[in-house]
Amino acid sequence: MTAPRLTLPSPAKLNLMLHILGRREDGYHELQTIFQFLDYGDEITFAVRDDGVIRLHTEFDGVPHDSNLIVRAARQLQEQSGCPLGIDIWIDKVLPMGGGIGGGSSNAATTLLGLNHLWQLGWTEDRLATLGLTLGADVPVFVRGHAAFAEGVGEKLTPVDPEEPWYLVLVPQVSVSTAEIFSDPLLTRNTPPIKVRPVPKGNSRNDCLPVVARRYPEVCNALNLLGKFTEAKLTGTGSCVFGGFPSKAEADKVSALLTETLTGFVAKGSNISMLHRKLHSLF
Ligand SMILES: C[C@](O)(CO)[C@H](O)COP(=O)(O)OP(=O)(O)OC[C@H]1O[C@@H](n2ccc(N)nc2=O)[C@H](O)[C@@H]1O
Ligand SMILES: Nc1ncnc2c1ncn2[C@@H]1O[C@H](COP(=O)(O)OP(=O)(O)OP(=O)(O)O)[C@@H](O)[C@H]1O
Repeated sequence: MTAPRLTLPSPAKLNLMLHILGRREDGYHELQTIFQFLDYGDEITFAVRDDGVIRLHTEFDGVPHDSNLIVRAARQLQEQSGCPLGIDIWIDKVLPMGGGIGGGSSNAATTLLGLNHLWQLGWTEDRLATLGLTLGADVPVFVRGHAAFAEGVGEKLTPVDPEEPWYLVLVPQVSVSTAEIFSDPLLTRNTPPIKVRPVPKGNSRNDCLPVVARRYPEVCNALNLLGKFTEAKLTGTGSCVFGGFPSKAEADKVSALLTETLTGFVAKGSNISMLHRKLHSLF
């Protein structure tokens, strides 16, 4: 008998603003950022195995099987829960890697929530988010599934409900290493913390932008192009650049001007992740 399969979405995120407040002793940076999800992402399919083996069947360019965040998330959960079951995994990957839209972190979170369900572990979101943080600073927000104002290294989350516009996301043909941007000596690391809640309008700056734009002319070009139509912003450490539009039709109109050298996609902003919407529909 073949095992039942479960397919779950693994959405992208945007950083609507990103301030860097300082650097901790372990090298990680204290941030203030607002995360919002996109109704756009990868799809991961899971099928339970009873022999304990964890296997990702889809190959990734440049990412060995055992280093993939999907496999690392599954192994950690198996080890910490003592679950004797295994899993076969396939992914339909559409999110660019090193794009600042959280693809790897989202894949890890979808794996944690999917396996918690399929292996019937009954772990709370708190416990899954704590495990997730050991895999990446962005994993907890994907585990929680609600748009959030984030502090610390991105793990102290307060749910927020910003507007949900249509976005055009431009994908420059470069992969930006997050570690490289955070180690640049010219990075602004002393932005004063915002103490007022909700975050007042006008705080939409991304402190990584000057460093990323100087190192990657492709990102600069994308910002200049999109900036002709709407406020153009960088997400995370890039490379992706995004801007909001009041309707899908208006975002599509600008998207139609893109060429092969600079591609992009149109997606709706969402304060509830499509992963959580799908999981709720299962119960
Ligand atoms: C910049 C953001 O994309 C904003 O959403 C995230 O904070 C990055 O999250 P992420 O990709 O999950 O990052 P991680 O995989 O945890 O870290 C990658 C590298 O970025 C640097 N890093 C990351 C997050 C952070 N708050 N401070 C850092 O200095 C560290 O050098 C780390 O080795
Ligand atoms: N399942 C995965 N999907 C994407 N990248 C992965 C995955 N597993 C491991 N990686 C590694 O993680 C790196 C960062 O990938 P990711 O797509 O999360 O970057 P990002 O969009 O810049 O993320 P963030 O916004 O969290 O910084 C990749 O370059 C790749 O080497």
